[in-house]
Amino acid sequence: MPATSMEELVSLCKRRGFIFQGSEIYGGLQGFYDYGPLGVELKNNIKAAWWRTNVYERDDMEGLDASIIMHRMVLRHSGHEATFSDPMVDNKKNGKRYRLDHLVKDQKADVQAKVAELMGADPENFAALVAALNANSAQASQALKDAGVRDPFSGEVGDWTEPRPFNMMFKTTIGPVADDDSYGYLRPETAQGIFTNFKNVVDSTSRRLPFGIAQIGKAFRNEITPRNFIFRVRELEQMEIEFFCTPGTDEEWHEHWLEQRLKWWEAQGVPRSKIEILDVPKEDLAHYSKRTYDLMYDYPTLGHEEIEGIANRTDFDLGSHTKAQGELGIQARVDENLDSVAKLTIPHPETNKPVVPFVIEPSAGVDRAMLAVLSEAFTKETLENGSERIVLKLRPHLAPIKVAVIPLARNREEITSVARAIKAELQGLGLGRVLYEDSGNIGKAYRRHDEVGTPFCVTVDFDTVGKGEDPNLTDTVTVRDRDTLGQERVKISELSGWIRERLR
Ligand SMILES: Nc1ncnc2c1ncn2[C@@H]1O[C@H](COP(=O)(O)OP(=O)(O)OP(=O)(O)O)[C@@H](O)[C@H]1O
Repeated sequence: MPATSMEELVSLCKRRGFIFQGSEIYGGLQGFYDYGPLGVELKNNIKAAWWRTNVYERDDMEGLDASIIMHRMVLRHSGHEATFSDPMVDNKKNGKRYRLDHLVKDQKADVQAKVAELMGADPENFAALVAALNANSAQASQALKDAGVRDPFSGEVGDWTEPRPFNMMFKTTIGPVADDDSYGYLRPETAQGIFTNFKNVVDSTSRRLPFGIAQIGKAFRNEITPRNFIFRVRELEQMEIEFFCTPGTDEEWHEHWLEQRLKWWEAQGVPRSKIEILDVPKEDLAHYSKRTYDLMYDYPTLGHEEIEGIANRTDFDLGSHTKAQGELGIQARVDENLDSVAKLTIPHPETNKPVVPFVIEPSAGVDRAMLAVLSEAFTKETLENGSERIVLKLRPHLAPIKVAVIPLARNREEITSVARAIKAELQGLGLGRVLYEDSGNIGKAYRRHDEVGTPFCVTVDFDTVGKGEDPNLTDTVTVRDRDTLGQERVKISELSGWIRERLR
């Protein structure tokens, strides 16, 4: 059974070294997390699985790793300077600041209903209520106060300001002179690096439509209220594809990608039955989107929240970043661009005339993926002897440690030397991390490896080295299976093949 509460996951992650609070020894920095020894392995394995499926196993994809700090013109013409903002309100009593929709969502149902009534909005349609609050800021401030909206920090009814937009991009100065023009932004999504490199990739690979560019990397959003562990952070990582296709084929590709992405989540142990597909209502679509499917995973404690967005971005992005906009028959409504020096077109596959392609974008968060994968793998079992064990039933390709090799006696050279040789051999298979584990007694080692999801523990004992009771067991080891708890005696000479077959 998956995790039932976020607390269980937070506690496991800290206890076993998956995730730590960022800058913890100085009191922590809200919205920033550090990935520990096992967290970095799990994260790398998730990213590798995504890259394998979306780049290596397809013939219509290229990879990219663009820089994080971008020219301000990129984020101006992408629309982020003007629109990448969330409405916020302050409580004048204590100066606390909240994202408007989060504040209202966290209120009791009767308070929420009262806000809706005062705004003349439908209480059943949360998005419409938030839109009404945004559109009428003076009335909104009064409604929040009159409805008795409480400050989550103080628990008291707040003295709320009017909602106003807060741009979530991190700005930074570039170079030694901090004048008005020497600034750039930390990218709020990896996508823009793909659009600005479109021509470079096309020219250097000779790609024709349809094809995609995939990228995994950090993105930064100065979230007003970062919360729920790694679900909403200010420094995040994204796995994004921009799939370029001929206008008119976009809707078909959108469906294709929805299906592909659901399949991929399933292969990571996140079943379809736990993901709701939200066909985002027109009024909630981002400025660039014609249609978006949000994949809403059922997170413990949080309920259904977005794990991935799959958007039809039309020709908005390339149309916004291209020069000579007037000549290209761009369909999206774009602002004039007199700064770009590149024409972002590709030959139409049928007419050969230059066309600005449409874009389908599957965009998944690595941190949210990690939380979902951990949540699904988390299992509490009661064993036959009545004791409880926690086990992470991660898919083997995601497990941070693939095999732990345990010498039964850590100061008997004849045992440790065999264990070390086995570790070296298994490590050489290139399956991922193999750990030489001599940190404690065997029972504790098994418990620890259950909790971190190690699929197999290999134990080297006295029988292995011909000093046990059964001479038939010489040159064999015990392999313990994480999920079944079964133990099997395997010949050392056959161990690599045995492990490789099961971890493939
Ligand atoms: N602050 C964040 N922390 C962690 N992951 C995030 C964050 N913002 C976005 N993501 C991830 O990046 C993906 C694509 O970003 P997108 O802009 O579509 O998110 P969003 O719609 O702004 O998310 P939300 O509505 O939850 O703020 C999301 O599906 C999510 O997995």
